[in-house]
Amino acid sequence: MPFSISPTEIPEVLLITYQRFPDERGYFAELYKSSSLPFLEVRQVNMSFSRKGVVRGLHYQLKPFEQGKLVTVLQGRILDLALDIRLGSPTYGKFVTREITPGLMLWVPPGFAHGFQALEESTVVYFTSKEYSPAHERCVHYLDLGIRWPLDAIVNRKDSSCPPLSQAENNFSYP
Ligand SMILES: Cc1cn([C@H]2C[C@H](O)[C@@H](COP(=O)(O)OP(=O)(O)O[C@H]3O[C@@H](C)C(=O)[C@@H](O)[C@H]3O)O2)c(=O)[nH]c1=O
Repeated sequence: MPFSISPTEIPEVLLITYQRFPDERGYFAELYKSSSLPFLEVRQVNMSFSRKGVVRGLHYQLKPFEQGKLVTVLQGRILDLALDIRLGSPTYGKFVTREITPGLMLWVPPGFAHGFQALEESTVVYFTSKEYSPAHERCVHYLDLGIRWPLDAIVNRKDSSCPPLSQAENNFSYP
């Protein structure tokens, strides 16, 4: 099986491992395949590079431009975070964190805010279920809800001025 999929403590957030096929040339891996990961129809693929300590997030897009994100790193190591912002959800305001290294992926479904800290210089790639829509972009403060990051955080001005979840505009509901 090229992918193995396990639920996390928030069952809709999935930890996925993909298989590498090494040989004398290096290795080959499938990062996404619709028949193996049918919960995602890819509409956009993104890449970002972050220096050690950088925190990006916590970001989401409002409906109808809500994005699910399949997140991995090509190089480096990140602490990835998915925060449940679905009003009425039994895990509303709770979050999952996982260290993501090459070979691992986190599925952050629609209805979750997403962020990460680069634990070393990292190249992050993520596949999204809808396209970018700046008008629908919203964010939650990266230190809200008791969230703590392992390294001193390097954050841009936009992310420093995000509101707490309690004041963030949000049109998600559960189920
Ligand atoms: C997210 C995004 C940004 N951009 C542009 C806008 C801006 O000029 C520049 C940098 O954008 P940002 O500051 O929003 O980049 P960044 O802070 O890396 O935003 C990303 O953070 C992580 C945590 C996510 O979950 C992503 O969905 C996305 O929100 O790139 C696009 O053209 N397309 C996109 O899809």
